[in-house]
Amino acid sequence: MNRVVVGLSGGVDSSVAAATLHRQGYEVVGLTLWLMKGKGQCCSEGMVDAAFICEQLGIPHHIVDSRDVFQHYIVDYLVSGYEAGITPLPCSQCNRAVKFGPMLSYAREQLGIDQIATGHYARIQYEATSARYQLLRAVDLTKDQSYFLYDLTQDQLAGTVFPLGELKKTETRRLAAEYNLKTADKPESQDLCLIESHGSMKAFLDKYISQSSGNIVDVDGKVLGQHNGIHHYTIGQRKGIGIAAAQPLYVIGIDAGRNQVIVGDRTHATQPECTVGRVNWVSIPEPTAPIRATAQVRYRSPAVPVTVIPLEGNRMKLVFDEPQFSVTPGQAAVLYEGDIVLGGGIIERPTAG
Ligand SMILES: Nc1ncnc2c1ncn2[C@@H]1O[C@H](COP(=O)(O)OP(=O)(O)OP(=O)(O)O)[C@@H](O)[C@H]1O
Repeated sequence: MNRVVVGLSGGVDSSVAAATLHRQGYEVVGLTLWLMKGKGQCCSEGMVDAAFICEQLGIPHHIVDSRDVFQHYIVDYLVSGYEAGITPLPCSQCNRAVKFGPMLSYAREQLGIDQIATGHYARIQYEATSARYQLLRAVDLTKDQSYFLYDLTQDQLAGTVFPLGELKKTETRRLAAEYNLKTADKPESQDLCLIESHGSMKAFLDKYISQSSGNIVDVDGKVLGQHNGIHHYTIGQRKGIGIAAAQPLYVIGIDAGRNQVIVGDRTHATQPECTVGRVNWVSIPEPTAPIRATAQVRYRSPAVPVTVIPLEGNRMKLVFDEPQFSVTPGQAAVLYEGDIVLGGGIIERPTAG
């Protein structure tokens, strides 16, 4: 019998993923990672709900204490990034280093099972000509999570099943009701798990980073006002700057060294190109010459046409066909060819070169 370990968060998606595989005849083992230290109400509720689902399905449930791994890869990464004046995206790193890597190792080494499944909305297919696994967008584009999965390895893709990749979210909810799962009516998580648990990113960061006021300046260095901590700002931000001006002002730079927030008009917040570091080519071998693709520079922004120029040391330059607004250091730039995720990486500061 096929055996699979399903990552259970206690939410509706992973519950349906587990129930679907169970019904298909898989021998399913539930695995919940205990992620958050301290204020982890969502985690404790999640663990209980996941346990309930396993009870309902009559399958074993394992809980692995992953709080130190989460602290290192996510909490410390976020805090040091915001202190340095960037806006880190923790989710892709969480998927690679906190979820898929450790879950696969646990499945293989502790349980002798070589496949894991999650409730992510994305698809994986094997491409025989290149002998590579490819990552694809979900069928339900409104729920597509492929943007957060670009950093997975070939080994991780080979060992993963996404049972919801072909489903619309409405179908997932319908299945949850049909299977009578306790989580069927659980509300959607709207945000990053850390934001959900702390109320806001500001509240989370204020726990770790002390307030340190400084100047808000324009592109010529003229002081326009004061801020109470650079970590409260992100490139492209318009609301909450607190400075009256004839035209809308946007955050266009954050200078951690000078403890300054730099603001300008919309044209200053628009960029013709950017460099990207820590690149992972998830579905294709690393290109040796420029390629054309579409790029998504934020989770919810549209994929726009770019020329991709590979650089030494796992880096690349993206030249946008049309200059892009709010290209934010620390966020992921993810490349697509149609539905296929080619790869992605972390947007660098403009000066990095
Ligand atoms: N703490 C955890 N332990 C194990 N697997 C997890 C955990 N958190 C998330 N996952 C897995 O990652 C998938 C995507 O997680 P995400 O946080 O994006 O939640 P989601 O899309 O709201 O899904 P769900 O409805 O299952 O919570 C989940 O469906 C689940 O399979």
